[in-house]
Amino acid sequence: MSQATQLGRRAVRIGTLSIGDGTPVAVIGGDDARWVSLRGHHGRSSADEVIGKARAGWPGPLLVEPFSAADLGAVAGHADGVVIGAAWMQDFRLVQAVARVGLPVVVQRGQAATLEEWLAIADYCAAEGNDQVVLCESGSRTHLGGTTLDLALMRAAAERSGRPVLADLGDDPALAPAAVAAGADGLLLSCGATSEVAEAAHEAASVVGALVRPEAPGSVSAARAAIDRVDAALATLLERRIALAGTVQRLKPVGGFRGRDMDRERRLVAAMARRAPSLGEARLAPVMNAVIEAGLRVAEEDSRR
Ligand SMILES: C=C(O[C@@H]1C=C(C(=O)O)C=C[C@H]1O)C(=O)O
Repeated sequence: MSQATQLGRRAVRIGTLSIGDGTPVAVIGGDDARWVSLRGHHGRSSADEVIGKARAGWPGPLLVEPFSAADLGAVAGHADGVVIGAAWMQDFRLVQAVARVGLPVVVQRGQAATLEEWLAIADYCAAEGNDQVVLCESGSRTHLGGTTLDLALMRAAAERSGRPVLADLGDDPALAPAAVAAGADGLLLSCGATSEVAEAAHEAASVVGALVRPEAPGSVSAARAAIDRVDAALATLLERRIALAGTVQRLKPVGGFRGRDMDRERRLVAAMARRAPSLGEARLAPVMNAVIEAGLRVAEEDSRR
């Protein structure tokens, strides 16, 4: 997605969390926001009790998936957003009632819903005067059993609607990097996701996000947070580079500082300068010299072990 397309999109605020519009990839069910579902116990759990408990344990942005319109009073009082669950997507009366609460709405795609049907629900909310809509791809039933996420559909929904999109990963973070690369503005984890799952989603949001999506921070703290994500990606790549350079030292007839190949170093700096034109070869050369020498030192230390 081009930066212009992304910045032209309608960001949605859920409590203190902003989704879309040049903001970092949010992890909902992780560090950025939490959600609870009132579908447990077939809707027999008390909305006030479940939401009250969630609120007591989490001061940040909180979303609630209602079981029915009867829950919306409790939701309105304590939540920052409402999730229309995939199984409820075409319950038009519920959708209408949810939109009228006035909180931001996350619309999960029904398991068999087409793009048109999904986008129509967002328009339905807008027709009720609530344009704060986020679309969440929650997967289709397929021959694989369970549900299979359709990241192309998620991307098409973002492009067609201009609305922020989420990928519903449940308890499996394996597709988190792919979802971020496909343009997800946020990752939705299951309500009870473990801290390991949340950490893996957060890592993908930071590292892959830094590589593939432009951000438009508007404050010093937001710009510093964006720099921290770029540094996370840089550190990941540096660690990988050190390992690969070490492999070359072991395989070359003469490795380490004695086998240094300045011609190869000049060529790689020139190639990098094409991707880093603001630095250019002259400024990049000392940076890469430091990186290469650090790698050679690590390789020499390793060879002595
Ligand atoms: C890895 C090599 O050994 C040295 C380290 C380099 C690097 O870290 O990129 C490049 C050239 C050599 O001076 C190599 O010869 O390719």
